[in-house]
Amino acid sequence: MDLKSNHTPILTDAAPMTKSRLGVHSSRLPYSPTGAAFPTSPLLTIPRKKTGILDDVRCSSWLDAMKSSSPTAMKITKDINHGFASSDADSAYSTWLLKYPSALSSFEQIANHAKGKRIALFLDYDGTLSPIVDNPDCAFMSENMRAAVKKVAELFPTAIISGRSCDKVHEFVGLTELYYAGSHGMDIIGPVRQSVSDDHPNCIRSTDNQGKEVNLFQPAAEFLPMIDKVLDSLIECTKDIKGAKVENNKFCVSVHYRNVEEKNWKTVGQRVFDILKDYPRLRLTHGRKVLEVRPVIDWDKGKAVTFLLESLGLSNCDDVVPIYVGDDRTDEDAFKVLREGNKGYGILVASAPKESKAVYSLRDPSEVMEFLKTLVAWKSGHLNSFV
Ligand SMILES: O=P(O)(O)OC[C@H]1O[C@H](O[C@H]2O[C@H](CO)[C@@H](O)[C@H](O)[C@H]2O)[C@H](O)[C@@H](O)[C@@H]1O
Repeated sequence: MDLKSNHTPILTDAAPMTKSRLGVHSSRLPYSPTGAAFPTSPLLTIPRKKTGILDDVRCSSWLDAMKSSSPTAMKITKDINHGFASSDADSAYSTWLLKYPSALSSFEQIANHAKGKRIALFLDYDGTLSPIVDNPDCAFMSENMRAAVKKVAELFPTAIISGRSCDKVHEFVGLTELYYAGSHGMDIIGPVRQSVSDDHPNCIRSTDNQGKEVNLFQPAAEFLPMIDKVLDSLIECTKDIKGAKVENNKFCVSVHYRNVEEKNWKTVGQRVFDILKDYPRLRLTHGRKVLEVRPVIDWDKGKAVTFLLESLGLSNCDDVVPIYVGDDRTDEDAFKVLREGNKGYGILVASAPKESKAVYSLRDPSEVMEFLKTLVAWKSGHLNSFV
């Protein structure tokens, strides 16, 4: 990976002195308070000037997107409205499985391909390791899942790549055996690797809570002051909408509408949309009943996977099989990288059919746990038929 490419912003000055949970002083993180000139991304979607009708059209397309952001819920609603029997949904899922076979039923195939090779594992958090719940602050993973992740991370290099802040996801997972990438990959705590850290101004050497040397990579560091400002505005502008919740994910902000009455979703979308008109360097994406505000930089979970493989010394190796497990739209960037590089597998976690760049599927976090346990058993030689 070319870490000097134009796609990655070059950052300079030191950040204010604060200490994160991971024991890393943000004063050691490079960032520029004034901000450098950035290329305008083709992903920018917010109209910058009020244009009346055009604004309304764009906003209502966001409303459609907000309504369709929870495929499972939509499917159930549709089934009820049309009086479909649940067996119809089951048969649609079974048909979909032909295109995205279960990673559990296809484990032998995966194992055969990975035989004699090195697996690197990438896991999303929400909806993958923990079930989706109404309160984002309570998305805890089970003790059994934690044990499964711990075991798998002892056998394979493993990283969690989440939209949450690094601190938050680290707090939820609570394991030291793996690497973390928060803010959709814009805050990476990865392994120390000379070639990466020496080459890149956004990458600095630090130590984590356990005193282990790590590399911090924060390609959007200069956006911190802007993100803090927009966070305040979003909290302020949504405070009268019952159920709306704004979450600080450090380099991104999530505006949750899961607990907002559907008739008020438009208001949520409109308010966020209006605030973002003043921030041409921020863009809006959406996840599962959440609008996500993030910097316009060419960086996503796919780039984070590439970066971590490089940091682990596992890129451009024919004997490496990266596996990425995730449930969200943002995970598609990682699936795409694996699919297009013709390396490894994306595994989509979904209980209802949806299009994806993944190769395999798993139904829910409990199947993810089963898959992790199967990987461990296989690697430990306890799956006799596959060794
Ligand atoms: O990349 P991820 O680890 O999947 O994080 C994506 C977002 O996940 C969280 O929101 C989602 O899960 C919540 C808890 O189950 C749920 O209440 C919410 O509706 C979902 O959108 C997290 O709160 C967001 O900040 C992440 O961006």
